[in-house]
Amino acid sequence: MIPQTSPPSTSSSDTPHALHLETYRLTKRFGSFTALDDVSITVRPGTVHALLGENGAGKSTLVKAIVGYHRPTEGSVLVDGREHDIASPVVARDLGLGMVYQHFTVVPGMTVAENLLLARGKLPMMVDWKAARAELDAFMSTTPFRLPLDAQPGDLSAGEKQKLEILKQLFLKPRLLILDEPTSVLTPQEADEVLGALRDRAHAMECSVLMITHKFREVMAYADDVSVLRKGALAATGAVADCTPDSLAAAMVGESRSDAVTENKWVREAREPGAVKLAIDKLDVMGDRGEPAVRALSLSVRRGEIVGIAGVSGNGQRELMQALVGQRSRLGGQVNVDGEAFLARRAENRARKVRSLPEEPLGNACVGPLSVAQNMALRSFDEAPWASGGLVRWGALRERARAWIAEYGVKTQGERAAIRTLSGGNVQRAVLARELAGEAELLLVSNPVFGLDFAAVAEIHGRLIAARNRGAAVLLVSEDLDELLALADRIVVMSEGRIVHDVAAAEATRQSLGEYMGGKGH
Ligand SMILES: Nc1ncnc2c1ncn2[C@@H]1O[C@H](COP(=O)(O)OP(=O)(O)OP(=O)(O)O)[C@@H](O)[C@H]1O
Repeated sequence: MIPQTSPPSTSSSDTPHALHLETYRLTKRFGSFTALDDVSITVRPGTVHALLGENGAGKSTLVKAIVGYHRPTEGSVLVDGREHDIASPVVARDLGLGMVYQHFTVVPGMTVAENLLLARGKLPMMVDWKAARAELDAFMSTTPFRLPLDAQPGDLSAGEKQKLEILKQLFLKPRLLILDEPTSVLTPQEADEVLGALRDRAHAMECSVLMITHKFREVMAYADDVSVLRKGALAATGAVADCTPDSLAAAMVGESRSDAVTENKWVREAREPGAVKLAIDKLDVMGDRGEPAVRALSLSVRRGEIVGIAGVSGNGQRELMQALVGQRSRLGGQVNVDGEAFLARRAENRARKVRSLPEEPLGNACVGPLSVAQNMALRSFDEAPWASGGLVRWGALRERARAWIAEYGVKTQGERAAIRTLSGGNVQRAVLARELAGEAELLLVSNPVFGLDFAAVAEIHGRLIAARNRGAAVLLVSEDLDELLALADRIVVMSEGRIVHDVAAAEATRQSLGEYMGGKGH
């Protein structure tokens, strides 16, 4: 029997009460693998509780077990001190638990408004659109950020989709809001806005917040309590006031490894950029609804140079990258690689050594049900030495996959596991191993550390710098200014489909870039 509860009524208003959540000795096994091992944490009512851990530490598994997406193998979940059998996300929602997933769950083909209404999980027999619209407008006026209610999800950038995910849950007025890396695709200013708003809601006792994050700054600035998972087990839990970023890092990776992972292994070598590898000339690209998304954009990237594209999400960066990698048609203009026309065909990518790391790699660069080894082989399974006489040498490809898994530290139950069973950060590492192989000469990269823990961020940044040091040209789209300032040689700002600013990274500041991102230069 599932105990049914309704939110306790409050004496003064119908404001939902922040909820008290405990997990008691929660364990989750997948076959013989223990993803979550005997974890007990407490989220106090009206607090923001951060959940930290390396990629694959079990954070998503823990929150999915809390919201009924996974059935725990052992242990229990207590809501306001009472044990509940949360058999499905629907039960969780009825208890007042809302979850914002790392992967987008918006329904394509439905507008923002329809997606918000659908979040309630039940459709009325008749929709009174006028009343619904008024309700949505009123809701929007209380939210920390705005989205056009009539836009389709396909028109939204990753950052805007992330905001829609959060809005969907806020619309349901949850008593506990669980967020899986809510700020990964937000600008630092947007992240502050969102987290500030969530903390204020929590401290006003409207809801409690449990959030997975990889950013120590967010933990220190916005969380009251923190729990750290390591290899599925609870490594530390307590008040943020008693922690430092160093103590959190040590808890995440264990004392013995903490020095090794924070050490910076890659250094930018001083070098003059070489010949132009990628030349984009007056490129026009259409957005999903036929609007101009990239307008007469010209840009070149030289060998041995990282050119960063900054911009608020939704200003044409996504469409530009899709057009460059052949996932979106080009309306006008020219793209050359090594001085020759480039249409991103498979043979061209191979010959000119062009590789790409798209955002949301599980959806955009992988085939989810296929194994890690098969996904790692997608670029090369039909070429020598991996294929001969029409036969693919899967044994050799699996062996190479095992070597990459070790080299890139991909946490997987093996090269035969379906790639969709990996944690987000480990999918990213697996794709990176594939794309950096064979001495890539041009790398087209979008938000490469989306969802990665601090050790993985350092490693991937290091690998991009190493590629640049050995002469690769890198075009890097990022919504994270700190990432661009750390990696790029040159930074351009994109706004409304155009480049409005072009500056040597050494001369750029957060302030000046932010001004152009906000509309200066039009
Ligand atoms: N459905 C599943 N089947 C098999 N193994 C799984 C499944 N879901 C997760 N795992 C494994 O459990 C471990 C923990 O994964 P989880 O997604 O909880 O990590 P995480 O801490 O959220 O990582 P990240 O920061 O990368 O998102 C990983 O090794 C993962 O491969």
